[in-house]
Amino acid sequence: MLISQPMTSDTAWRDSHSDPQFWAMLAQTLLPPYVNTCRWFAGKARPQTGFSVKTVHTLALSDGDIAYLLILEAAYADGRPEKYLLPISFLTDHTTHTLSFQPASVPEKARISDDITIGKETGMLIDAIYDDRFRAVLFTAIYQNQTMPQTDGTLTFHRGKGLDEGDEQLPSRVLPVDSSNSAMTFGDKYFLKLYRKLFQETNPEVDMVAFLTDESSFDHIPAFGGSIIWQGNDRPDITLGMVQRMVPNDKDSWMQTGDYLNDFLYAVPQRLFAIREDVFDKVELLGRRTGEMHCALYKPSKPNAPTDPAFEPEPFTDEYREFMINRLEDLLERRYALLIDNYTKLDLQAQRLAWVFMEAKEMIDTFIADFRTRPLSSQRIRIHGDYHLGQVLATENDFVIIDFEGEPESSIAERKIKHSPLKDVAGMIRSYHYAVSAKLFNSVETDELNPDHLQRVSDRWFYLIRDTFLDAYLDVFGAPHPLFKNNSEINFLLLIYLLEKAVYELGYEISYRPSWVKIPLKGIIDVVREIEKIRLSDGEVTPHVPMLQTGLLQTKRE
Ligand SMILES: Nc1ncnc2c1ncn2[C@@H]1O[C@H](COP(=O)(O)OP(=O)(O)O)[C@@H](O)[C@H]1O
Ligand SMILES: O=P(O)(O)O[C@H]1O[C@H](CO)[C@@H](O[C@H]2O[C@H](CO)[C@@H](O)[C@H](O)[C@H]2O)[C@H](O)[C@H]1O
Repeated sequence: MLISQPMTSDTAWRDSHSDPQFWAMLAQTLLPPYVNTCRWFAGKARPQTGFSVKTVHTLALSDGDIAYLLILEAAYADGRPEKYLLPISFLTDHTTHTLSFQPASVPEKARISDDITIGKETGMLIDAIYDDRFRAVLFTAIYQNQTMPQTDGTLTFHRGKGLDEGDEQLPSRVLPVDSSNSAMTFGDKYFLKLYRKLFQETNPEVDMVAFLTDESSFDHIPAFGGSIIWQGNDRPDITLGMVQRMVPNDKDSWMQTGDYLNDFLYAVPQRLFAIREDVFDKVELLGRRTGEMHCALYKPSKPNAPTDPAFEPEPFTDEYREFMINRLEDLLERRYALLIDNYTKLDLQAQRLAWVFMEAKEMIDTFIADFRTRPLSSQRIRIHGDYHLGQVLATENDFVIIDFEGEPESSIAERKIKHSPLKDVAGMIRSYHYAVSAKLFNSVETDELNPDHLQRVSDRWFYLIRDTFLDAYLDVFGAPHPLFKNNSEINFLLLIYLLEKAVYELGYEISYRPSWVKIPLKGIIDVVREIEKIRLSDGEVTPHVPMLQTGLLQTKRE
């Protein structure tokens, strides 16, 4: 089924819209090999049974040519099919002279076919994001709030508050970001993200960014510039893209933390433990900004702002508790199975940690079951949902938070569920743990060092940074606060979300970076030790489990 072969079609490009044979042929020949090379295609590791073009939208380009916006379905031997957005354009000798770029400059990864005959013309079939005529149509349509009726529904372009007057025609380019969607910039002032994997709903990122821009004064996100929506009958709107202000930045916080760790690393072989003061300042600032983001999501700070039920705080209901318990149990089940299947591929240290994790199964199960009945009066709100250092851009003196799409593995309905904001906090804490572990255990400077010594140094760095972040975060709210009832609830919830995140990461690493598996495993073991601490303080003594080494959240707020 998945074959690549030359393709010709008798139907002219501009009439291809209504030629089902053309799309069927494309889906069977050129698209499978092409899509499988695309970073945004999440189905590479699944057994595929074929692609089909489900919908074809037509977009008129400024020079009279057209581009198509395809909704492509990928089907698999097991599990549900997925839908992807693929814009395409056809560059021929006929169109070349109208282009402001040379077809030869189109990057390899954009080329679906270098040599295809459609109608009587031969040319290049490309992903249209690399065609500046296509990018211009998208931006102009957003700028002018256009609607474009299609055979199947309507494409609606919505302009947000973040677009300035006089910016309608800006030069554009594709950004070389390696991520699960596609990014373009207009005049290096606006950032347009085209979503690739589509869901039958409004993307949570648009809700979140529009809400924060329109209803709060939190300005550490790029302002909302608009969205591209596909409206249809009897189904929710589907988000195809979003514009935000472009944030001038050198790097994200993952890279910035990596730089700090490079400085730290040089002293380690000399048995010196040195963290620069400005590292603590930055971590504190990020803790504060994270707290401010959650305050804005908890309660818009603008007076007389209307209350949107999608953002209203909620208590820990039985329904939510069941959802979380099922999610954790399901994640754990799948991770145990993955570990067993891949055990022999793990290095010795990872195997040892995997054993500790598996042996702690009963304790973890009891801890999770406790979620069902433990009294909790803290509240839940909409959160970022996939919060880690890579989602925070470092500007000259501050931070800007991006990518509010939620966790890539979850459905859209799941991504819109309200959680304690401690879920985001747990995400960032895990990320600091990742940063130090990845750096210390993968550097030539520390190659020769004793692993136990390295582990102690890495733990020390992590605990200091974690507590700095957490202290600064909680200080934003003051006590008591409806989101954080008391210290014992903070402790419990943070552990639940740390466990959830580390278990999720375990699957991610086994699939993508097997040599990093020990990082989330170590994170899980740390949580297990904390759980044991709670049990000991509850009077249940289990002597064979090691005591905690850390002072996570020692009664700071009670
Ligand atoms: N508003 C912005 N301004 C500047 N760069 C941005 C902006 N938003 C995202 N980026 C850059 O694009 C990359 C991908 O964006 P992200 O929202 O994380 O996309 P994805 O959903 O594909 O992961 C980011 O890591 C960052 O480098
Ligand atoms: O692509 P996304 O940003 O949506 O997130 C996925 O990939 C992340 C890796 O790029 C992964 O994050 C994990 O690794 C990070 C370091 O590379 C680390 O900072 C994070 O803490 C850790 O979770 C993320 O889990 C995954 O959803």
